[in-house]
Amino acid sequence: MSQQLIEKLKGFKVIPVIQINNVEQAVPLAKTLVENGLPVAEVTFRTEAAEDAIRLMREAYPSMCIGAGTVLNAAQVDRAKTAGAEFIVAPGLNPNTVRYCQEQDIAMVPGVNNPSQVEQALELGLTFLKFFPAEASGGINMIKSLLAPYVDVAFMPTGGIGKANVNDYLAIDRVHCCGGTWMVAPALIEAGDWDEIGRLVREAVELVNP
Ligand SMILES: O=C(O)C(=O)C[C@H](O)[C@H](O)COP(=O)(O)O
Repeated sequence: MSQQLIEKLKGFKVIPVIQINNVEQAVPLAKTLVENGLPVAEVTFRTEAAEDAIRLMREAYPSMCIGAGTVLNAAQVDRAKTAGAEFIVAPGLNPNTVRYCQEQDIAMVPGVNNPSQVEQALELGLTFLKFFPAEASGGINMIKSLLAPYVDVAFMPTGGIGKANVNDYLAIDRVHCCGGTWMVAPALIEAGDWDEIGRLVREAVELVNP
């Protein structure tokens, strides 16, 4: 991942992890994020709407930082890149998918949660990694333990992060940003509750930028 993109993600500090079920929710959600100070999204390929959602968000907000999450194979990499994603995120580390992203010259942030996976990632030339599932894998203590020996590694913790603990993670050196769904819960998106999402986004931005 380019240092420029890493710096961009660091600047946001919080990356909304989004599950979109209906493509018509994409642009209103992007509008809500942009207008409330968080022009970034990781749109997960957990749903069939993800590809078109990324495309519509990119068309409506060309400068928004949009990534694709839950990308598990080369075909999904192609679909995400074609739709306009500028980075790829995965729950785990699949060397084949990582190598394919490198061949396609698109940034890839695989998920890891133990030393062997970190060393696999280093072997693949990656140093910016998703720590997932963060809380279930030992949380703050685990991520500090992983950062100690691997002095070139930085993390984006995701999984069980919310208002109560996000700043605990961000306080750790080499934790660049955190992923989370708390401000973009699928139920709120499904309900089209853009006011509540906007409030939660503003609250999150203020929380991590005291
Ligand atoms: O689907 C993926 O690729 C994932 O990595 C899973 C999501 O990032 C986590 O489920 C977010 O966890 P919460 O913020 O606790 O809801």
